[in-house]
Amino acid sequence: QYLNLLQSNPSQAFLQGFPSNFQDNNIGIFPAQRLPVNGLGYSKTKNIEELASKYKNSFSNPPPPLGAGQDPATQTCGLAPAFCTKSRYRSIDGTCNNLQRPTWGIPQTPYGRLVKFKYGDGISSFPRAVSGKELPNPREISSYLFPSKQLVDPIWNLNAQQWGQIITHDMSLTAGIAQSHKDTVSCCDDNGQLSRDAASNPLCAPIIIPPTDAVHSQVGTQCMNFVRTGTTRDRGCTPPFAPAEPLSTVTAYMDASFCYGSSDGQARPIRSYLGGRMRTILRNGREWPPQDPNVTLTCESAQSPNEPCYLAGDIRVNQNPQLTILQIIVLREHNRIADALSAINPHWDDETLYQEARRIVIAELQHINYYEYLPIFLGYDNMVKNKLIYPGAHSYVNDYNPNVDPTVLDEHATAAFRHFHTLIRGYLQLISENRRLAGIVRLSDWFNRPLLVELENAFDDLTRGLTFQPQDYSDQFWDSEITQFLFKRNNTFGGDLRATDIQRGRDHGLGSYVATRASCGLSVPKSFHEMTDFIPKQNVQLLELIYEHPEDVDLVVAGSLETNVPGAQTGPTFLCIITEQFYRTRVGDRFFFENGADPDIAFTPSQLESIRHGASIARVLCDNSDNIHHMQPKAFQQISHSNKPVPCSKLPAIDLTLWRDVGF
Ligand code: HEM
Ligand SMILES: [Ca+2]
Repeated sequence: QYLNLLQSNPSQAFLQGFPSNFQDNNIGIFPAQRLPVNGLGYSKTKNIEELASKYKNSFSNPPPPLGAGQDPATQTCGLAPAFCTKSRYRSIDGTCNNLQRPTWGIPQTPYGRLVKFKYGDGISSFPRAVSGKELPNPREISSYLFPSKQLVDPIWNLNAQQWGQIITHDMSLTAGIAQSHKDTVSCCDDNGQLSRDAASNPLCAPIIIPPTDAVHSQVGTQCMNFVRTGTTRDRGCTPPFAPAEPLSTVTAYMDASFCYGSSDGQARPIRSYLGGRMRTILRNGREWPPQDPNVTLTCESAQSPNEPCYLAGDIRVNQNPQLTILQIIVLREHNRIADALSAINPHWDDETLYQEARRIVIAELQHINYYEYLPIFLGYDNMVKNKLIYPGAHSYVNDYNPNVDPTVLDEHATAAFRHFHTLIRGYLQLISENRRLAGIVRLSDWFNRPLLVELENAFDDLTRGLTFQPQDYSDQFWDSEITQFLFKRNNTFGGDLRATDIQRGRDHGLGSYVATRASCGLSVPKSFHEMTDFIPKQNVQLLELIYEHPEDVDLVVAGSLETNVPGAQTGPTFLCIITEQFYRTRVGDRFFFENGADPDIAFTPSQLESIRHGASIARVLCDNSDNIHHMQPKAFQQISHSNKPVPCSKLPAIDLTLWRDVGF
């Protein structure tokens, strides 16, 4: 059925037969009490005043939501709060995670960096070649070095790729850039022609299409839009001659901010304030995220303002269908846990239930990220050696270090982790419960149009597709859906994510490839020839054709060309950066789930054991999809003889009864 529909006009065909009314008249916010949790007992009520006096802030009535633009976090230059009060729970914006440096890791602060800025003028202009000329054209680099060729991964599935984007969205977001829908600044118009702003607006750095471009010369595209990241300088937070520091606008901590928001202004409208739940809309008997009030801006590909267009903790939620699925899975996981906790501890109020459920969800994600996801890409042994994980640990791992800054490194967010754009597949499979192909969708038909996930069975079929379909191999070949058709909207062609990554690296003044290798303690090539020690020769030859000097070579580019380290999915330079990042993300987080140093914050030893035993990506997918009854235990790995789907009920689960009246 999907195939038939899709082979005609996907967008139109899918609309047919779909309930025309997406408006809120059948919307309900579930009161938690109405959702029984089977098999969980009720405990004695603890004295509420006693709890209230201990956790004063948790029990106040919720203040009304802040209106748009009133969010105090947005324009502060990352100013420190006057003082930190100790709390059992993380703040929404990450303030006071580090009690001595309360602004570490909070939104609206600069990315961290390993290597000093490489701006042309030392302040903010694009870097130039050693010779003083412009650096080579990013679109040309993309076309020559990152062409489209499909080599798929033999082991890991698309869920591994997609989960990486969830982790990314938890950790950073360039200020001022939409990253999904159209930017408000147009340096290059919808027809791919330079706009008037291109020359006059200092935020404009459109990517120029070379006249020889194999694809775009057919349709006369001159440029691709590119808007510079907002910096400390734009906000008036930098002294006159200091380099402009690009800002990130979400919490750097691994705290599920993509689900809960990175500021109170984002967090409030998506909470229900009932039973600790997040706000949801009930359609066809299932819970979906609330509707974004501004459909035409946020979901620009929607063909009617009544189509689903979601509001979540992160503005990128609607960017692509598989991302949206994982956002919904995590949202439902929060509500599932809040309901269970509410049944176990009926005396807990909304705030306690919300915070306790949030705390468990974050722990689950941290466990999945560190013990299931990251070893695939960073290598298990590498992670153990560098103290990113402690397999077999039976108690707390007290490695919090208040001197470690968890801020996301620019080299990580703008170069190294973007390498995994290479894993993206352009066509997504929809897979039925008996693991047969039920349909295929083309990625570029469904950017910013989450309608797809609510179509009949699509939520489950796409979720199974994630766990069934191989991810693309981690190599220099990129899918044309993201190098020729990114956010194409109604045009024949669209943007180029690889060219954008390269341009973004220059926009942020990232240090060169060579300088970054030096900072990682790796050998520093003095000639192109010396690069052949770690980059295949044919690629070094192309680099030499494109760039004038080894020191001109962009980190984004050469980092992605290095031969993968055995056991890992990147070369040594990116592996160094990503390993350093996730060390900081762990050790710089006072609330990291394995930390037991502060008994007011820590899970009990048995809760921690239960999280370690029961938190898996397989179980989270099972528990929060609609009708998925079987899943392979290793759900980032393709189905195989040693990883066959089993009934969901056979997968380990967290025992939430361990939260009965404990933790206080
Ligand atoms: C279909 C999937 C994806 C699409 C369409 C996509 C698209 C994008 C876009 C448009 C940007 C912003 C580009 C810019 O203007 O600078 C971006 C940024 C980024 N992407 Fe992806 N991406 C996808 C998946 C992934 C995956 C799987 C990873 C990693 C595992 C990843 C890592 C990143 C990172 C680290 C950034 C920078 C975040 C920031 O600091 O703002 N993305 N991506
Ligand atoms: Ca975060």
